[in-house]
Amino acid sequence: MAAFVCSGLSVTYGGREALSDINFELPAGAFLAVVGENGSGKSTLIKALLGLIKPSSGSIRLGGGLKKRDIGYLPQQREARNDFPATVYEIVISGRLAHIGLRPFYDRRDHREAEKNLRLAGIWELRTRAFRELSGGQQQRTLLARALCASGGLLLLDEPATGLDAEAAESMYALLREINANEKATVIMVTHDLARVPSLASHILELSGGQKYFGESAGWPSPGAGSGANA
Ligand SMILES: Nc1ncnc2c1ncn2[C@@H]1O[C@H](COP(=O)(O)OP(=O)(O)OP(=O)(O)O)[C@@H](O)[C@H]1O
Repeated sequence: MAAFVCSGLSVTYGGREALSDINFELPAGAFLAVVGENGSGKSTLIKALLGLIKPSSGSIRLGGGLKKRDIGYLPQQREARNDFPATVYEIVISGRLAHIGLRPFYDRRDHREAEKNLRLAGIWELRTRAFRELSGGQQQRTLLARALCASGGLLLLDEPATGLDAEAAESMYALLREINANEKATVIMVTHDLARVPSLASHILELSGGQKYFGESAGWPSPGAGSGANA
């Protein structure tokens, strides 16, 4: 079963093409790393998958009865968020907002999901702390737990280890592997960390405006060796 099917996807901004003719079918339960140089279209692809921008041509289909609201999204963090007055718990449970519909309060299931994902992300002990007091790694785990609360089995992560030191980045990757394997979540992660990609991801999509490679990570030519085109 496919989680995402992208067919002939192109996106333009003001007449300039940022993504051209992207085609891939990602199996449910896969861990996809989206790689490519700055400006190659990685964030544009994520926004298109989320439905935040409209393709100029082509289509994106979600499989397995999943809907856009089942996507948990961790946006790229460009700077530390030190002005956020909410607690860790409040931020994590806010991931449930897409699921509560017209109900004006969180119910027992929302609180259960928040607790489960706080524990999964290893931040249960931090739940009453103010988000702005946390380290970068703890803030990322909080935002990941919020994305998990929003997710019905699909996670989109835009550079989740950016700004973290080597140890915090490794522990974030280990957590993502665990979520992919144990929680049966399909993960799509934009990353510049090419050295970690082959051991982390099951599939790789390499972009350069167009599609340089899509396939299993075992078949991906290492960037040092010069990537042979394989669309
Ligand atoms: N809102 C926008 N309006 C106009 N052009 C845009 C917009 N967003 C992105 N672009 C352009 O589209 C191209 C792809 O950008 P995108 O942000 O998707 O690249 P990226 O691979 O995520 O880059 P990075 O690794 O630097 O984050 C770039 O040329 C960029 O300048």
